[in-house]
Amino acid sequence: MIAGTRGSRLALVQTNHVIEMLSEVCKDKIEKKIIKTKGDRIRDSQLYSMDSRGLFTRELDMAVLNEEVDLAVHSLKDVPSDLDPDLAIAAVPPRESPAEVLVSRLDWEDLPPGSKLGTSSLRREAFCNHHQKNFKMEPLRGNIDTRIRKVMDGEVHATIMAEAGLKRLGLEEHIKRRFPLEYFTPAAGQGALAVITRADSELISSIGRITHHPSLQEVTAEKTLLRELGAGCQCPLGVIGRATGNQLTLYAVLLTREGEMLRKVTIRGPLAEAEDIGKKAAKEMEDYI
Ligand SMILES: NCc1[nH]cc(CCC(=O)O)c1CC(=O)O
Repeated sequence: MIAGTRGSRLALVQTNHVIEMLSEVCKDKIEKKIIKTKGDRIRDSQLYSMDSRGLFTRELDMAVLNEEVDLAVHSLKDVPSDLDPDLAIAAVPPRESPAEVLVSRLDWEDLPPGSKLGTSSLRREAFCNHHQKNFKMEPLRGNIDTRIRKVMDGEVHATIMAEAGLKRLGLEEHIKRRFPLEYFTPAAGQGALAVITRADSELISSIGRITHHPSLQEVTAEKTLLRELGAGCQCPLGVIGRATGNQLTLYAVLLTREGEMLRKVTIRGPLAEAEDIGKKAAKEMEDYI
């Protein structure tokens, strides 16, 4: 079996983690193959909403489709909600923290208006505006280590990142503060991984054994909401599903880029009906786009 991966430190850590989990359920030896993607090469442009178009994932997916590799490990939030029908999410392992964190020398309350916030995410920009921070937004690209370095070097005063990425890289020391999920709501799928195979792969059932079902249901509800809102949704959307026992609570916030709240919904239901919960949330939000 060959696992395709991007070459970034985060991608390699994530792939190694999945290979380790898979080695406990499959007997095949798994090798790694590094694939360069467009998202790794374009370092200057803004990234707004490009995640949904598979900037980081397409070339790796192509390598899966043309049988160059058998599987690929992606951050689930980078996987387009309308995945190529010839591909399948074979597994969703236990989710890491979905939370957003502040990386900064100064704490959140101490960052004055006009501080430079490095981000290429419309959602993060919108949440800062929603909390009336009056930051000056600066595009910030590059891998996680690079972004942290730019904060430490003073190129920008602060940035907002996924806690999951920092934890996986052992960079928790740079976390100034973790935001509550309702205060700074993450992107669909944040903190989760997806193992992608060809839709007709014989490996699907064995790979599927590393799936953590509550994590799968959480991200299913989140990604369903995103998919249902569809291309018409250019607005920043924060969404988080949380499983507790047999229940799933889906919370979603739609903002304008300027931080105005368009709509906020909470839908609760049985964990097994994650897709329905996502669809219900979409129904309640779609008129506000
Ligand atoms: N958009 C890039 C991206 N894709 C996945 C992660 C972090 C890990 C995760 O969310 O699972 C990041 C970096 C970030 O947003 O800070």
